[in-house]
Amino acid sequence: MKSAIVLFPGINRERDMARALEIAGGRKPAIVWHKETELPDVDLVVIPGGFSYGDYLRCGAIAARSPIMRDVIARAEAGVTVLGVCNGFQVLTETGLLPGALMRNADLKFVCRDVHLRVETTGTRFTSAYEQGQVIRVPVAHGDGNYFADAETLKRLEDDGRVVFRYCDADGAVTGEANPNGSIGNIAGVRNDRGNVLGLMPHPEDHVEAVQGSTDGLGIFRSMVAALETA
Ligand SMILES: NC(=O)CC[C@H](N)C(=O)O
Repeated sequence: MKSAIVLFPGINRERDMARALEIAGGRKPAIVWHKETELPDVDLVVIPGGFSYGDYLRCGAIAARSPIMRDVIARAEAGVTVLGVCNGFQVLTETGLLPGALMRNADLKFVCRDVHLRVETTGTRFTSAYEQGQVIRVPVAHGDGNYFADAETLKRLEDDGRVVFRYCDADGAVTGEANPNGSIGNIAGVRNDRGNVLGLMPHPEDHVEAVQGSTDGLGIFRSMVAALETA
């Protein structure tokens, strides 16, 4: 699987992401600076987490207007797989590649801890390595993770099975207490209509090796490798 990680000033998770991609797929990703205008020929484009442009204006809003994003949008529209994690999810909503918005956490506090997620669908190129309803533990670290979509959009997302991950407790129950940021419907990750773009707030790339305390995040990377590895 050939992949590229897009890098903006203020991003800080690109190394974690590169390591996760290499562990799962055996190949180092290309790192592409945001001022570039063209991505290399890749199967996967990743926008990692961090604090692009210091979260000025709105998280991800300035990065979304970087030169490289024109090509990211073009690739996504051509069907190339795109993954956005945390700040990357915020960038994808700011470009319109994913619906909804990430607002300030409901309690107005930065949240940094492990959460549980329920895998809502295994029918995606990002989740085929998991089991339906599987509960995984991964970290979150964000101030603006409060997912919101208007009622019509939300209905479409739910009806079409586009909610890919939901915050839950250790037993898989979707409760208010298990929701770290106030996200509507406990939504932690959504995909686009076509199924080639996924955004999620938690950091699967930080739970891929035993030394990190869990390897629950590896399934996302294994799923992508299984879907995108070309002979
Ligand atoms: N870890 C991250 O990517 C954080 C995203 C963003 N800076 C926020 O605080 O919401």
